[in-house]
Amino acid sequence: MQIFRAHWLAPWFNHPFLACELTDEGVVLHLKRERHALAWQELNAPPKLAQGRRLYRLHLSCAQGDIELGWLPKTVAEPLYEAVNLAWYRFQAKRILPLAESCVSLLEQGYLRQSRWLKLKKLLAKAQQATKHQAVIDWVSLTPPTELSDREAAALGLMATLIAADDIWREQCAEDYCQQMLSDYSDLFDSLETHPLTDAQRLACVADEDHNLVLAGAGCGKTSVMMARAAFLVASQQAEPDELLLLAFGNEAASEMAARLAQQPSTQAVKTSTFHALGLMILSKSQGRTPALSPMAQQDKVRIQALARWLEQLCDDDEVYGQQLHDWLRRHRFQVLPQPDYNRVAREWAPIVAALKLYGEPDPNELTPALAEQLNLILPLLHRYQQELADQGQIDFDDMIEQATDLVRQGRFAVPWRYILVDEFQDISAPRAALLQALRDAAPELSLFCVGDDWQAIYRFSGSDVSLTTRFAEVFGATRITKLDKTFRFNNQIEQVASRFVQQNPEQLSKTLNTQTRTSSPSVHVLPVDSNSQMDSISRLLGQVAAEQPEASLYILARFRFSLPDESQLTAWRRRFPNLNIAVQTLHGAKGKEADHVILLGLNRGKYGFPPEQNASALLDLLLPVAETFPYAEERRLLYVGLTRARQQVFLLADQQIPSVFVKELTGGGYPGVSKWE
Ligand SMILES: Nc1ncnc2c1ncn2[C@@H]1O[C@H](COP(=O)(O)OP(=O)(O)OP(=O)(O)O)[C@@H](O)[C@H]1O
Repeated sequence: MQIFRAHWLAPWFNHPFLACELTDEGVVLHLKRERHALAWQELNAPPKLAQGRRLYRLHLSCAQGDIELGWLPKTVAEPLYEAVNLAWYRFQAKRILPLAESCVSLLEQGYLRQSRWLKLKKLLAKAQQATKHQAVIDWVSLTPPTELSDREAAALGLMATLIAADDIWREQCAEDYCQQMLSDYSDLFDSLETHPLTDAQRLACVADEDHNLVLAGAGCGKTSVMMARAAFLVASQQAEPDELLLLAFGNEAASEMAARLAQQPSTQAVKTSTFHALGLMILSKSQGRTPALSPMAQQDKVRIQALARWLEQLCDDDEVYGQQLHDWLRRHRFQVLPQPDYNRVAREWAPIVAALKLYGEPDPNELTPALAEQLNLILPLLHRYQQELADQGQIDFDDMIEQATDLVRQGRFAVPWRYILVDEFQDISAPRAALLQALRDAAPELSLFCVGDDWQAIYRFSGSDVSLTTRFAEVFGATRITKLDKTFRFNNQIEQVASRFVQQNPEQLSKTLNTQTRTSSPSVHVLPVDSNSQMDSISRLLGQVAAEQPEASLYILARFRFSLPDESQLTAWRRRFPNLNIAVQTLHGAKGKEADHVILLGLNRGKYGFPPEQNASALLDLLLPVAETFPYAEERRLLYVGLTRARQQVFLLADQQIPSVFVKELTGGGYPGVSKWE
């Protein structure tokens, strides 16, 4: 063991320090009457060398205070300083190596998500805590000696960087990751779809925060992005195909996604599901048996029939109830039939029964006497409905989602996914969002990717809550929002009209959409019709389209199914214009679809106009979460959906005697892209 001695005159001047030696554990100081061992962990900084007039002093900074080793000749001071310095750095490097390795493996996981960042900070905080024998070290201002090995130097360097790192550093790391992925997988994004993906679409695919929200307008390629993200995650080996789950709301959308995934060998094994099928699967797996689903849940018709039957029974069994129902219908629905049209009432009240079950009774102070009366008539239906489920040992979809959420929360379902991708997120309801949150909490590495467009939220009446999209980060936590701002479906004329129209409601998130196709001629046309000759007007219009574009596709859309042309009318048109591709659909059913031209029927005033002027849903409005104050907010979004289904032209058919408020607004001068069709 090498001994470093102070100047021989030191004792004569009563200086206590005589010599020092270095061991693996630290420094041993030889003092006049004793020896004092100082462990490396007691030193909270590397040594400092100070020069006096002729001799040197070495300062050791300890948790208990500073120690000075004085009276050192230059020939002793310099090698002593270097030896202590190197040994101290080696000790610290060795000490933090396991921690540095844990940090590296967190960083190597990919995108530096908020959850990974917090884990990293937690690890570092632990390393920085002072303990009884361990001093707090200022890692950032260290200058490690060149004699350290690369590994030692890297560990110390990483420590200094991470301790100084702030949110800007984290964002830069996330950005670097994205840039790397965009460059490594550019071929994939070029070739995956029939068209190369745009820069914004690519970025949406690679960004990988704990929660990711892709906001886009209609026709911006949200479906393409869902497909490409799935392919990217598999190609970059961040997930096996069976660790991905793609969720949709309807069976049709889920099957379409499955069909598109099947086109790529790498994504063939990726699972798609509806929320309902997911709930069923969770219940079956965690309880070991398939729950019995009520036919009332599976078919609207069966539910309405049951509600109508119970209404009739209630009237038969309870004279007072029968009288009250009769009075209420006479006053509020002008029904003068000898007995109520139970089916019609059941159809109107079915969503209220569902909302009462989901959200409970409203605050009585908010009810007008008429609504309180209506509520009293509907509550017995809810009780019958619940009783029927209990008697049959069955559940409905709301029960299923709620029970599935509970099972996940209780840890009774092993979540097999690392990525869940949700389509049409704007349609989500609070219970489904709760299920997603439960899945995320049960699988800490799970990342959510939600694609949606708040402008297309049209299912509020059935419990969807668009504020789960507009306040996404507040609800879910750390979020990266990517915006897709280029639409490939419709031209600039349709875009201008549709975007302006939907943004009249200040509650909608503001967005700017660019269009791939541009034209200078107006593409949204209002076609005034007579109430008796609407079908003739459509025939004429089809003739005009067929003359200009014989193989065009056309969507005939309406607010209500009963306003659509019937099958025989459709068959006649198809015969007359065999090359046109004509389809009919309700506006709700047309979501996600596209055609060259759209013919939108029934933009009239009235109970069944567009917007429908009856307020059949006043009670439902009170029950649903988050009231909307802008008039006809949801109907406005529904018209936006209709306008944006068209690639080239939209024709709005309005009864010229009673045009709807929407038509009046569109033709009132504020929309240069709207023309009158002669
Ligand atoms: N990068 C692209 N280049 C060219 N065409 C594209 C691109 N991305 C998507 N498209 C096309 O744009 C059209 C709309 O795409 P998609 O249906 O995915 O949009 P969307 O955002 O889901 O629309 P919506 O919300 O209205 O249903 C499709 O015909 C699709 O092939």
